[in-house]
Amino acid sequence: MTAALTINMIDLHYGAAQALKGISITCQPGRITSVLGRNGVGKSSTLRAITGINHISAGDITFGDEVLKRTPPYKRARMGIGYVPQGREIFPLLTVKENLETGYAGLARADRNIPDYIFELFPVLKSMLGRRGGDLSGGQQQQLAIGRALVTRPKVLVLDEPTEGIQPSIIKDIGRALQFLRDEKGMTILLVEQFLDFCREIADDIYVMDRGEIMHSGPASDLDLPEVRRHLMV
Ligand SMILES: Nc1ncnc2c1ncn2[C@@H]1O[C@H](COP(=O)(O)OP(=O)(O)OP(=O)(O)O)[C@@H](O)[C@H]1O
Repeated sequence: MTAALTINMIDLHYGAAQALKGISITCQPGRITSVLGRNGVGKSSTLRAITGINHISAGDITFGDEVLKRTPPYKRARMGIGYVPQGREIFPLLTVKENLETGYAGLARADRNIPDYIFELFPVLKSMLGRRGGDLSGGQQQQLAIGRALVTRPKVLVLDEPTEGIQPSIIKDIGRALQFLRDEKGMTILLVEQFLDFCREIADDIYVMDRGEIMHSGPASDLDLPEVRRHLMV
């Protein structure tokens, strides 16, 4: 089976500093792949390489059968890469509805609607449609950021630390939502996290990153926990 997304031996530099060193990750279709690592190891840089925000200096990224050379971020979004950035980046002065509608930009006119299942996953968004994004709690903003990415009809959803600073009950809701997207919508999910227990609960495949390199990878059911914990310790 063709992988949904393949990251093959990528390097990424910020000036002279090398943030990623030969990273390879394969996201199989309809599975949740998780990249675990502590602060500053290169997780966000990996996602920004996938979304096209940062350029890679070696290697390649393939989406389905298509190599993403210098494809700009808006084209990658149109192709089906949905992105939930770290810190959520919702628009504080726009309403919840307007935030969701920003996802329409890359869609054909006929598809410019908010699928009902988004409100079934996150009912709070429906009840707060007219409220400003900036008035929502951190957890509600995270649900809004996921909802906005889903409006773009992604084939692959990439999320950067969606549990960061979020209360446990909403972390559970987000976990259930990601499992629903995988199991009922067949979505491919790439989840970057520091929170090992969350990943063990919902991920199928796990990669562990340390200082710009992949140190460990395999099925979530077969993790060498002491080794993984060692890489997650500061
Ligand atoms: N725009 C930038 N310019 C220069 N260096 C950067 C930039 N962004 C990240 N870095 C550096 O690249 C390395 C990897 O950062 P990155 O944000 O990808 O890590 P991370 O694992 O996502 O960490 P965090 O959880 O803190 O976001 C770090 O050393 C960081 O300081």
